[in-house]
Amino acid sequence: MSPPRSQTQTRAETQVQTRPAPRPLPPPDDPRLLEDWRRRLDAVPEEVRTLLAEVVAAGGPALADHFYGDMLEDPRASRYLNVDQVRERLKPSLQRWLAELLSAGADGVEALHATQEHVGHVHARIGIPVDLVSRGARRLKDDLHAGIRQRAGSEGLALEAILCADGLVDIALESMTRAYSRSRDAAGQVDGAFRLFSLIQNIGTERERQRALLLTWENALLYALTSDAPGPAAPLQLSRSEFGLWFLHKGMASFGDTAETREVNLIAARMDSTLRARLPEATTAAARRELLDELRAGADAIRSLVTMMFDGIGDLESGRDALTRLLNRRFLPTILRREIALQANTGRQFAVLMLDLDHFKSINDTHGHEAGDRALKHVAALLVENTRGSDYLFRYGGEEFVVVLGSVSLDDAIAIAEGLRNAIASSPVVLADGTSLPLTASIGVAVQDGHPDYERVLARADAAMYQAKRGGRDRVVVDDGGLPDPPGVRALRG
Ligand SMILES: Nc1nc2c(ncn2[C@@H]2O[C@H](COP(=O)(O)OP(=O)(O)OP(=O)(O)O)[C@@H](O)[C@H]2O)c(=O)[nH]1
Repeated sequence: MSPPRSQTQTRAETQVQTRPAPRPLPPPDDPRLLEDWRRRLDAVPEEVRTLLAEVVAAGGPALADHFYGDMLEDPRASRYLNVDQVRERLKPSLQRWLAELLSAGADGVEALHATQEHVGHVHARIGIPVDLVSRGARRLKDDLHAGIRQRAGSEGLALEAILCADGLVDIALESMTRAYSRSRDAAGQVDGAFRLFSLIQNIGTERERQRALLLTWENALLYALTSDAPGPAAPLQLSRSEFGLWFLHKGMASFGDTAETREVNLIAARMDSTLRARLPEATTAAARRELLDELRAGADAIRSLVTMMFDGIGDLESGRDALTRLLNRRFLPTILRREIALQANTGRQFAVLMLDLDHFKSINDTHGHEAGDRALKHVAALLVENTRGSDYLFRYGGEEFVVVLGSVSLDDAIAIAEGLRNAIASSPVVLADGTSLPLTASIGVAVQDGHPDYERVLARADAAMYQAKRGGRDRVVVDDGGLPDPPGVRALRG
């Protein structure tokens, strides 16, 4: 069992694969933002600071009402916000944030920046449209202006306070947007990798198919160039062949713009122009033979490059864990985001199972690492056998797995989790020497509760799994998010 998600663990702390720490996002690359922020806070005159604090203290609740009232009117926001959450958590936290933003000293910049970064990452995970956030900021500034005008004794002070408040809100927004963009870019890259992975699901078969299509083109060329009347060049061009079309429409989309894809395009274009230029002049068998040899050399080069490209994506990074062949955990955010959107659009609920093998260390210690590997493969096969084709199975860490069950009720999710627990407990792994080793697993279940952040449903499943461990292992525990137990569930709880 790896440490709970609230604790951090680095790869360096462990020799074999355990739950890897999330890849850290790069630090802010523009120190000018922090300097500017400090300078602005330093420059706020004491009189203005006091005025802004009064405006927020007196007008804060109305300001928060206005901000969220406006937000909730946008139908897109209903996906991210609900009335209770706004009343209980978001309004008070908006007021606190505003008070801190407008009253901090220059030494508070790092903390403010960290908050904005956090909010930016959360917004990105949730997928909040940026225009909703900027509109909120505009409303906030309008209300601040009104409050300032009302309380400031003079026009001059009001103007100064408005300029300060605007600058501070803008810079906070900038810091948040930077974090938002970085998160979205990183997620976009993984989504892209997943698309590639889905596109070329069966890499081995696709590679052989494309090699065969290239050969078909070569044979057609051979046939044409060894005949007495080869006909026009155009139909013989590689770009017109089935391989050429595949490469243009799917290969390029799958492999992306790399040195290899560029090289393939270059060679193919050169081959086609050679064919067009030389075929009409190749009136003798010898000339056509020479042309054929040149074109086949080009095809050989393309074949090697395409093989290399397929091999390049055939490794673990393409999406599957090398040992268990289950999905790599880096695609988990992509899948969870998609399931959250599906639930928002169709009402179909999904669930996450966090499954951790019990006392796995003792298998390695007693029977060796190979026996441990065999047990992991065995469990992965049981997971495949005992879930539906529409479910997603991830190797999450060393001896931890995550199952994402789409379109399930809480009862379905519990039944599937119980089925998995039972399958593992009743199917010992048989080692190379014939020894039969019993295995058990602790499983945490969480059904998505409508919260837009996928980290939350994962953390809930994780917490339930820890409860299953604490409760004695070999059991299923449900995180109900505080909901009353459906009939029959309590019996499963740890
Ligand atoms: N053979 C093998 N072992 C692994 C792999 N990844 C992680 N492990 C081992 O899994 C074990 C996990 O041990 P712990 O985290 O202490 O948990 P545990 O022994 O399963 O105990 P509980 O989870 O508390 O029931 C460690 O011994 C790791 O070395 C792997 O890929 N292959």
